[in-house]
Formats: sequence, C-alpha cells, structure tokens
Amino acid sequence: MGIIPVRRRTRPAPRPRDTDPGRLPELLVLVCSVVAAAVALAQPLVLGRTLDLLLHDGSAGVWLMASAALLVGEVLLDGLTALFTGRCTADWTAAVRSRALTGMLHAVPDLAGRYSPGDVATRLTLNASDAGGLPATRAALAASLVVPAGALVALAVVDVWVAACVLAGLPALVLLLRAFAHDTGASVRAYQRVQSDIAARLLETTDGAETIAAAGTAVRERERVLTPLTELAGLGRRMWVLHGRALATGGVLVPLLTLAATAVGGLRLGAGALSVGELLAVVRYAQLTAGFGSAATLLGALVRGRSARERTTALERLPALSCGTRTLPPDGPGTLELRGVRVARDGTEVLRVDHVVVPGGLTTAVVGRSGAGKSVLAAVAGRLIDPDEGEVLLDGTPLDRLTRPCLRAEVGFAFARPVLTGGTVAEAVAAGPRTVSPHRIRQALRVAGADTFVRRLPGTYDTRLADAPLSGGEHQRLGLARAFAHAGRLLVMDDATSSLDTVTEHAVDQALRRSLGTATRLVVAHRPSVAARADLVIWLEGGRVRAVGAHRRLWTEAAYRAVFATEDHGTEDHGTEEHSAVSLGTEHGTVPLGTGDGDGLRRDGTPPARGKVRP
Ligand SMILES: Nc1ncnc2c1ncn2[C@@H]1O[C@H](COP(=O)(O)OP(=O)(O)OP(=O)(O)O)[C@@H](O)[C@H]1O
Repeated sequence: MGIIPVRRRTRPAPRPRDTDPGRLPELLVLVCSVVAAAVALAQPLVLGRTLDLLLHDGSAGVWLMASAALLVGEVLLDGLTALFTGRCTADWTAAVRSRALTGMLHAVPDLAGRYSPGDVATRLTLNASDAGGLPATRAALAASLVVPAGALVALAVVDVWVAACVLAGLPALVLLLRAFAHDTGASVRAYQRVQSDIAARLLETTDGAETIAAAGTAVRERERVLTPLTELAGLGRRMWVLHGRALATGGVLVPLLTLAATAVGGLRLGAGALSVGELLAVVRYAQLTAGFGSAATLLGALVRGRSARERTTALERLPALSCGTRTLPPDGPGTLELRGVRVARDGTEVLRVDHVVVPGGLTTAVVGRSGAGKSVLAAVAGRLIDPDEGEVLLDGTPLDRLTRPCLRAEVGFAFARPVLTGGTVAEAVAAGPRTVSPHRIRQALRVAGADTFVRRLPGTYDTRLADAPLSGGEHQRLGLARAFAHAGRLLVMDDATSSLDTVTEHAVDQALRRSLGTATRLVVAHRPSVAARADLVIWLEGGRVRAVGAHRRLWTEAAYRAVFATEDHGTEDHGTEEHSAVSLGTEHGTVPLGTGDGDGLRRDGTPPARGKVRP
C-alpha cells in the first residue's frame, strides 16, 4: 500500500483572532486625534499673536517658528491618526469577523440554520468591516468634540462676548445632529437588511442554477434577485438626502454663526477691546466651534457601525450546546437510550419519544414518511440538537454531560449532502475529531466504496477537491468515508446513502459491518432494503414512535408497507411471516412490536440478548 503524501505547511496557519484587540488601538487614535485637535486649536491663537507682533514692530521670530511648527505638527499628527485608524479598524474587523464566525460554528445547527448563507456572508463581510471601524470612529468623534469645546473655551479667553454669541447659536446645531443620527439610524438598519436579502437571493440563484435552467425561469429569477434593488436604491437616496439636508442646514447655520461672531468681534475691535490679531483668532475659533461637517460624517459612520455591530453580535451570541465534564466508560457497547424526549419547533411538537433503546453494536433503521421526524430524531440521538424535554443516554451517560471532544469522538454523523472541507480528497476524509493515519483514510475510503474512483482521480488522494469532478454519489461516499474514518461507538447516518445505487449501498453496508466491529448504527432509511438489513426498526409517524421492531414483523402492517410504497418500492415484499405480534396500544391504535417469542424484543425494542433481533 502506498503512502499518502501529506501536504506540509511551510508555516503555521494564522490563528483566528477571536479576542478583541483591547482599547489600545482606539486609545492611540484618540490621543493622536486629540493632540491634532489641540494643535489646530493653538494655531489661531499663535497666528493671531504672530500677526499682532508683525504689525507692531515686525519682529515675531519665535512666534513665527511656533506657527510653522504647529503646521508641520498638524500634518504629522494627521498622518499618524490615519495610520492608527487603519490599524485599529483592521484589527477590530478581524476580531469581529472571527468572533461572529466562531459563534456561528459553535451554535446549535438548528438555530444557525435560520440565517441564510447570503445573510451570513453579508454579516461576515460588509457588516464586519463597518463594525470594525466603530472603535476608531468613536475615538475620532470624541476627538472631534474637543475642537469645538476647546474653541469655545479659547473664545471665552479671548473675548467673552463673542463666546456668548456663539454659545447662543450652538443648540440649533446640536439638535440638527441629533435628528440626523436618529433618522439615519433607521435607514441604515433597513439598508443593511436589504443588502443581506439581495445576497441571500443571489446565493440561492447560484446554488439552484441547474433547477433554474431546467425550469426556464432565468428571467423571473433575475427579477426576483433584483427586486429589492428598488428598495435599496430608495434607502440609499434617503440616506444621502438626510446627509445632504443636515449639511445644507449646517452650511447655513455655520456661516451665520461665524458672521455673528465676526460682527460682535468687529464691534469689540471698534471699542478697543480686541486687537486685529485677536479678531483673526476670534473668527477662526467661531468657525472651529461650529465644526459641523466632520461631526456629521463621523456620526453617520458611527450609526452605520453600531447597526452593523448588532448584526455581527447576533451571530456571535447564537446559543451553543453546553457540554459537561464526563467521558464514557471504555469499551461500552454503544447503547443509546431516549427517555421522554420531546422536540418542539415554532410551538409544534415535531418529535415525541417516550422510551426507546437502540441496542449497542447493532444497526437500527429509522423509517417513516417524509416529515415524520426521522432527521430530528437523528439530530437528537447524536446531540446536534438538545431535546426540549427528556434525555438521551449513550452507555448510560446523558449526552449533555459529555465533554465536547468525547461527544464528537464517540458520536459520528454521515449526511445525505455532506459538506467536504479541506484542500484535498485525503484532507476532506481526515477532517474530524481524531488524527487519522493515511492507512485509516484508505480503509475508510474502501469501506465507503470510494477508493476505486478516488484512485482514478488525477492526483489520487491528493487531488484538490476543486479539481475533483464528483458525482452526487461520489460526493456522498467521501462524506461516508469521513464518518467511517472517525467512527466512535455510535454512527448516525441520516439518509447518507440516498445517492447510491442499491448494489453499492448493500456493498457499503456489508463492508461496514465487517470493519466497524461493534459500532452502533442509527440509519435514517427510505428504502425497505435498508430497513430489512437492519437489526431493528424505529417506525415514526407524525413525530411519534408508532412501533419498534424487526422489519419482517412490521412488514405485516399495511400502514408500514405504505411508508415505502411512496418511495417506489411498493411491490417489494419484505414481510413474509404471519402477523402474530405482541401489541402495544398507542395513539394510532394497536401496533405490532414483536412476536414475543420469535424476535424476542422487549416493548422498548431492546433485545434481551445480542443478535436475536435479526429477522
Ligand atoms: N428547524 C425547524 N424548524 C421548524 N420545523 C422543523 C425544523 N426542523 C424540522 N422541522 C419540522 O419537523 C418535522 C420533521 O422533520 P424531519 O426533517 O425530521 O422529517 P423527516 O422525517 O426527516 O423527513 P424527510 O424524510 O422528508 O427528510 C417536519 O414537519 C419539519 O417541518
């Protein structure tokens, strides 16, 4: 057997930045912005003094140099502020994105599934970068308040009357900014929601390209994707209008304020209370006091950042399954027990299992019509979701008491449409809770009936997934191989062989029985052949267990046969024995559970001794 080459990394993979970068980057932005603001504030005073000295006797050496130094300092500080702002935004964007992604990946799959892929993509890209800019924007906004406040103080120092005049006009500007922030907030939230909606529709379309082509609905689909654009454009226009209106109103108020300050300053100059230089400083300070434009822009960015942060936080705070501290006793048989399990969705009970035991080391099929609750049962059995009531035990230990590594190592899943991760075929199979050897990967591929086609791929096991032209069944078999490679004591297979032909499916089943030893299998099945091969069948109807027993026994029930009749197997006969079952009264009437002597099953479906349940 050849060795599967393992791709070596030349350097370690970058660690995800889940932890926030702290306050330092924001503080640096704040300090630089505040110092830059202080420099801007000092300039009118120093320039005014320089002008007075020049007008007086023409010698203003030190003051002239101070003016030049302030100008150079302002340029440098602006550069530093831009640098720290970029750094702060990049670090926070990475942290916000990483935390949202982590929250998403650890969340209960059911809850995470409520966010469409397009919505998640928008939150992790556009929204994360807007949210990442929030700390720097906050610092810049705080610093931008230093200028008007400082200018007002400076005005008061130079001339209290001019300061009083400016102060009288400020409330109008503050009210204007408040109204702008409020109105913009609603539009920004709606804008971000519609962006997500368009992204979701786009992804649905690319995902369903074949269906759309086959149905000839391309034109209608294009309209469906683009429909929200009208609303988006409207919201965008509204935001520009709000911004423009605020700037225009400010554009009138600020010159009026400056004009009033200049007039009062002129009067004070005429009265001999101010020098020419001081008048220059007063006019400049009046302009700085009403520094409205930058505040409005920063306020807009702040509102956008906050709304975006709410959207990324929603992913970050998705409830995750909490895990315990226990591990399983070694060499347990893998017996699964569901006790008083209830699962409700949107106020409706979708699964109710009073008591069922899935025997260790055997294969149990879960059958029922579409929507009967098979996948919900599989998800509860492998703790992808927690039941709303009741408990699920593996070898006597409740699943929610197990540590996360133990849970994922001991309970494996294979799905109908597995998502393959990793660069190559071998990496896709190796991805899981355990480190698996190349030998184990090949063995798993063989058991899944995938080894032959993988060896025909251009780079065999190291073929990049993107370069591997996989059919639906081949894709599914790689998912099976991954599950087999990491198999613990329980393997849950939710429709995981649905794309395989019956011959291949049978071969996989046989290989699995030989190679996995005692692993317990819970198999969601639509085909009677799968149920027939299983040691035990759990028959679900309307979210409830209608019966538990051997397939042959259940086959005597017309209602049981009807489950498969809808699956195109109506003519297959798998129940040849007489109907002589032990019965259990349920909400569906009297239902066969077993013969009482033939299959030897207890009412909960547990065989008193291993191996006796085989029909
Ligand atoms: N997250 C959910 N939110 C709301 N309802 C849900 C959710 N998950 C499952 N259901 C509902 O629970 C019921 C059982 O679903 P489930 O997927 O288990 O059916 P199934 O037997 O596996 O069907 P199929 O054979 O078609 O796959 C369905 O009515 C389904 O609509």
